[in-house]
Amino acid sequence: MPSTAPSFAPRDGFVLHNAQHSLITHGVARRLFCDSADALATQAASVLHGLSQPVPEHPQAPGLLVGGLPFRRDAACHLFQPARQLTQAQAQALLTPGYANTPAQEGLQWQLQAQPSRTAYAQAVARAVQQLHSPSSPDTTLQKVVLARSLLAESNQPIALLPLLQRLRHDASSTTYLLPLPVDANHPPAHLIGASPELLLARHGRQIASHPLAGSVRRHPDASTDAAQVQAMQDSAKEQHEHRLVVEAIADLLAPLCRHLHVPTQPGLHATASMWHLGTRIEGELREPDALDRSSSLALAALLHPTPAVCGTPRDRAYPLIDTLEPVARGFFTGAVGWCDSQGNGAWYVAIRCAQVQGHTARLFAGAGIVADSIPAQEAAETRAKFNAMLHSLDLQPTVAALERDTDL
Ligand SMILES: C=C(O[C@H]1C=CC=C(C(=O)O)[C@@H]1O)C(=O)O
Repeated sequence: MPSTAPSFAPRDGFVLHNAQHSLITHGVARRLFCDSADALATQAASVLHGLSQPVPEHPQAPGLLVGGLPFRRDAACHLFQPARQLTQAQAQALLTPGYANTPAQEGLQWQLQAQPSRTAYAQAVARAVQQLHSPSSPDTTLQKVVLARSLLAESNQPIALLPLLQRLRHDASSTTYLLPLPVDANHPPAHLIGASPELLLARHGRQIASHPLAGSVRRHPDASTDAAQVQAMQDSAKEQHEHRLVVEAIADLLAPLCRHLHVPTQPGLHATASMWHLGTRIEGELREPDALDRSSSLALAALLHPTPAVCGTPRDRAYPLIDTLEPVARGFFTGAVGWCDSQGNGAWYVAIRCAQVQGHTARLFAGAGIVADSIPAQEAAETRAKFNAMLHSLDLQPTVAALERDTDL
């Protein structure tokens, strides 16, 4: 690494890095406690006011908070004011595309287990499809639920975070992130690390934007097959329905807070290195940009989270079904990761395409939106394709390919 690279220990770091913006922080000046995303609806302003109190032991603490909202709205948020922030030049030096060809950590040997197995996941999808067909009153009819599965990868050595972050930068279409996670005493540090293609909410002054994704197909190496698959996704009533539910939910929540809200009637395409998605960029202008309680990026992210891109519609029906059908708790996977400054500006990304890394283990997660027309085997294949970003970064693809020939991954 050249001498311009700053000293940075990812163990204590927080990272959000994309083509437009780099935010890399170090250490914790102050924790900002909030019991739940629900509580943020009333507490966001007081959490943000905490930022203006000086922290004598950390004179370089920037006037912003960073952290994550867990998937469950009723679980504690993990927010903190960092001890210091790297300059843009330092942040760019650390994760510059020049390092994108970083080799994977050497000498790792892996054991892999699908939790649940591919077959069990497809069975859970089939049960969800049954629920989606069950009659109930129009207000409570389940229209969509997002079901996730995980791959538990155990290595013979502790997993290093920096090469992983640098390899995730291969995909310039996504936002690379590193979120330190709360852990019990005497446990090794844990982090959520990934490359999110999905903007939950960004706010700058009066302007806000959200870029929900839903509807997916794996990228194919053959250009004509790839184009045919993309066309099929765009033409699919099922994929369009799955997507529209997300856009409508976000637009309904943002509209009352906005003077203008632009919601395109048709989704566009969003490509990552391994997937195609239907995506809609929603843009608006806030009515009251100074009302930090309701319109800070933190309050707005907490309002939208979790969207039907990661939970379902209606949320109150989707949450319990996810609890019943998913054997592994999501924690901060499908939560939100981001930042907010004392003026309310900031950006929050949907915490997908990631792994929870702790010591020798990495738990990779992937989910898929299930609607009444979903075909279980296809949804299992979609989640398998969504693992690819993390599998590549961990250099696990050869191990997976070998295992896939004779096991149920
Ligand atoms: C839940 C995930 O993806 C979401 C984002 C984009 C497309 C999705 C879909 O087509 O189902 C999901 O809503 C995931 O990657 O784990």
